[in-house]
Amino acid sequence: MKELKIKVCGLKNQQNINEIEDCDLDYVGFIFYEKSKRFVEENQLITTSQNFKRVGIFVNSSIQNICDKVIQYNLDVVQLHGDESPLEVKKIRSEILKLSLHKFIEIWKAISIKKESDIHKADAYQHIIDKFLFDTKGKLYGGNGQHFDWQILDEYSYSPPFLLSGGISNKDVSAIKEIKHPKLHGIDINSQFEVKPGLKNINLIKEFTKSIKQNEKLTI
Ligand SMILES: O=C(O)c1ccccc1N[C@@H]1O[C@H](COP(=O)(O)O)[C@@H](O)[C@H]1O
Repeated sequence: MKELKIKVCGLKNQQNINEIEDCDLDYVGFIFYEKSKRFVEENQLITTSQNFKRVGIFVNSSIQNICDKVIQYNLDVVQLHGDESPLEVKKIRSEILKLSLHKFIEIWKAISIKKESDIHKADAYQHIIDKFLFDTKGKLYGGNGQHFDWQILDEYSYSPPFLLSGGISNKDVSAIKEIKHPKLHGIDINSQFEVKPGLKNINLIKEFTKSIKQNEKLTI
């Protein structure tokens, strides 16, 4: 079984970002959506360790804003968490490619899940994105703090790998380990690891990464 990647989403405070440096993480996510409580203010300087891939989260944003943030924050991944159509996703990809950066920028599409058929919304994006992120459909575009029925993941049969998100906490570790889907790439954590929106509880994150990753290393 390959090692599950872990992404912490919604960081916005540099001191808090410095504190997560020694957590066993793979991705850190910054939210560029003004209506989020975790919104990264304009021109906020954010530095992270080279070990983490940097993910920018966008909700129905302009292509210009996405390209600006890719450059300004040296993003590795663009996560589209709104109602972006396949056509818009293609345009975003093409404009990012025009930036001629020295690295490939992945595009992830978030899909909101409530019922079984929602997983098939992935169909229209499967050939134009690099990964999916399955989140719970709720009142907000993201950060609702709720699970969906993970059995729905059994219906996923497309080729891109996916991340699982939506209200995940330390209580979910054993249930996560029960998921045997070959396309499960990683776990995205957010509101259940916070002191307040945008401020992460480092000890809770360490507990999570340790329990997800250490046991895996022992079983390889
Ligand atoms: O967290 C937010 O405020 C947010 C706002 C708009 C789009 C995405 C957002 N966060 C994403 O939502 C998932 C699930 O969060 P939670 O665990 O339910 O709190 C999170 O991992 C982010 O990718």
